[in-house]
Amino acid sequence: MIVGSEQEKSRAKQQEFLLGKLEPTPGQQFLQQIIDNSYDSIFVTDKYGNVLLANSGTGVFMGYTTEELIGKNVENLVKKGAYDWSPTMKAIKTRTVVSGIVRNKHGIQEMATSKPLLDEKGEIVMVITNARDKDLVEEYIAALEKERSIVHRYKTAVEYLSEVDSGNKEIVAESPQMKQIIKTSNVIAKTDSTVMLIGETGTGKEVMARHIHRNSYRSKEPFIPVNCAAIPHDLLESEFFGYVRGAFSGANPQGKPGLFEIADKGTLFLDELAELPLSMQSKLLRVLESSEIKRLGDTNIHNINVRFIAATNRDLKTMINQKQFRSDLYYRLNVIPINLPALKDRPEDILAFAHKFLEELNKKYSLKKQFSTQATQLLFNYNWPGNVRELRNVIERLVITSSSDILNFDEDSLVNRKPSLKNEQRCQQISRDYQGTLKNVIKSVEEEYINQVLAECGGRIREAAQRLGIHRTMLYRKLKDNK
Ligand SMILES: Nc1ncnc2c1ncn2[C@@H]1O[C@H](COP(=O)(O)OP(=O)(O)OP(=O)(O)O)[C@@H](O)[C@H]1O
Repeated sequence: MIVGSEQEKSRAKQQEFLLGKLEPTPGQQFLQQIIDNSYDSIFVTDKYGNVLLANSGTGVFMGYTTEELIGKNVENLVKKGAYDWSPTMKAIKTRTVVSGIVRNKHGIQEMATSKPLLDEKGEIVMVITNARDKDLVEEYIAALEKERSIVHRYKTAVEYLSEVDSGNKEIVAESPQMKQIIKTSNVIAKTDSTVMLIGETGTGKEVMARHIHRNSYRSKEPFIPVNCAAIPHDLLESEFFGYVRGAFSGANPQGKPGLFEIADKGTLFLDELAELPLSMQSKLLRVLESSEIKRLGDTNIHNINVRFIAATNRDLKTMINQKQFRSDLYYRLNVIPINLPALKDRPEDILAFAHKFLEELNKKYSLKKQFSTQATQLLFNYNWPGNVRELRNVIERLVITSSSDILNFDEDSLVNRKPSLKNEQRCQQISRDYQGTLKNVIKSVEEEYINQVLAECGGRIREAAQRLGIHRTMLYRKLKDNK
């Protein structure tokens, strides 16, 4: 060995010590003590792969004592079958950090990393290798993956919920029917039974589902509302079950938890249940019965703990007779049926709602509007085919379009049917009724027309969508935007 600089001299001395030619100094003894007590296998070689230093963990793995290992060449150790390949030799050849799984003669595997240490000229001074039991590393990785998937699930739930109305609104229940429903719901809330909410559109089925969730032991977990009619049929399975990474082209590369998983430990609200196609109805039934789900492309089964609340405005019994709805799913979901009466059948609620909505709007727009006696009478007597949703929309329209503090209107204003006017009068009327940009005016007209058609169709979404010439998914979206 050509010894030049001071640095090289001290390195040579160190190697002599490591090869047992010199007595160890107290510092070197201290170093050996540290590495012997390390949980990992650690060893150091020179630039030829000769072992200079090793701890007891390395000895145990290779089947030698620590003393026997010193001076042995790692390539020879592989040839003798102590382990199957040498990351150290690869690190020497490539001059880079090399990691990989190594296996000893007993089949025990370790995750090893070899790092070459280079001097100022780029020459290898030594190679340091450490290794850890592969099962342990895999355990850590699995635990980390699990944590990641929980974080991902909550992230997806937060994203999902930020897109839907949080609906944390006070419930109006002045009528005896609604008071009784609230009482029953409070009892049901404490159980895990499946609830079926039945009622016309806009009667407050979602409001009631949220109320049940809020009063249940699941209230700190997610409430996930799903409008079954708003999901295109070809996406139903991936939306409900989720998928693993690489499940299909165009999918989120990380994979995605489905609605069942997002609602785990919480409540899944299946609105417009009747709109689920028969194929999805069977899959839903299976989940309800087994509490098990499998993401698309996954081989693993996950257990879920979800409370189901379903809602419909259609007559499911007739649908069963027409073979459009599975009777077994109906009986599985219809454990506790709650019928929400139409608004016209609970007149005490009409005025309570009207005042609540007026109060909210007065606050929002800093107004002080009140209903006239005649207006109150009209609201009370009208039959509200679109129920609470229609009442809310009508009041908002009347508040915004009226210039007086006393809201006075006739029945035509309620149904938003304007008496026919001559062109000139019509123009004056339009410029009085609408203000703002063309986009805003078009939106208001669209909203009014939708409400009118919906009212004329008795709140039946399918029929209204057909008359409007749009798909009911689109109508739902528009109604949601107008909320
Ligand atoms: N009891 C109630 N208290 C307060 N607000 C209510 C009540 N019932 C209904 N609403 C309001 O009426 C509107 C419609 O309610 P909701 O969406 O719950 O009806 P729905 O029956 O689920 O309608 P759809 O069948 O069309 O989905 C919402 O703006 C909601 O806040």
